[in-house]
Amino acid sequence: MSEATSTLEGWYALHDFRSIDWTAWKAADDEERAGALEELHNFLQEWNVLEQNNEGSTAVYSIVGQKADFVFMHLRETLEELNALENAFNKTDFAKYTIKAYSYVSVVELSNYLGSGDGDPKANPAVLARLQPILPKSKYICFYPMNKKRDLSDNWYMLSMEERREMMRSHGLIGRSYAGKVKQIITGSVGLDDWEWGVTLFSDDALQFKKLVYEMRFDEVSARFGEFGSFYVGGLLNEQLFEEMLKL
Ligand code: VOV
Repeated sequence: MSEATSTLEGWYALHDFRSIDWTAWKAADDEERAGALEELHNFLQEWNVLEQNNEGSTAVYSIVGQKADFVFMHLRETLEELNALENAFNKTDFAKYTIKAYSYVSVVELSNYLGSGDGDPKANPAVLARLQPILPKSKYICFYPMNKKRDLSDNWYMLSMEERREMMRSHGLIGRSYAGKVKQIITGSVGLDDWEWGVTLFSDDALQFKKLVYEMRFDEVSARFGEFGSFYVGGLLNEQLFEEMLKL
């Protein structure tokens, strides 16, 4: 048996993709729409306060294309908190005008491929900041789930630790060349959702997603072992932009 990679886990993640039910939104009267917007406003405020207190983080983005209209990406300490917040949101009047499009449950993950240093890694503030990250509020987001292959000839999980480490080193080098341009948050989802990882990228230039993902396609770990799900891409929504999007 190959040696399993040890991982560190941080905050749990819920990517909650929704579409707007435009027919219902347009059929509502002004008072109903104002009430729904007020509830949305209250939730956005609550999530802001929570983030300021370092108890979690939320990012809100519109989604381009027909897969969804927007996404709430939530990070919280526990699965229970994520569950409670989605239930609370589902009970709002605003949620009545949304249709669930897709969701993804995972947990922020760091692996020890490139060394984990001495002592308790969670006592290291830099490691803790990566495990419990405040989500960037970059202009654009890109999310997709992925697996590493388990085919007979290309089985990531049958490779030795050394072989995997070597490939991850090359992966990390490509990634590092995008420092300052793309920020990645890797969330593990083995046993939690349908794929093995969620990849969430943030950038102020959407073209950098294409450049980075394309370059990685030629790197062995992605070229040989990567399997990818659907891509979701969109732009940052603050309260004002959200209201503009909903304006009739
Ligand atoms: C923005 C750039 C960027 C950078 C700097 C970066 C670096 C690193 C490092 C140093 C490490 C290993 C240690 C750790 O930190 O966990 C990883 C780990 C990982 N990555 Fe990565 N990655 C990036 C970006 C980046 C992208 C764009 C993708 C998607 C791949 C693609 O082809 O579409 C990805 C995937 C992953 C995954 C699935 C893992 C976990 C693999 C496992 O088997 O456990 N990643 N990644």
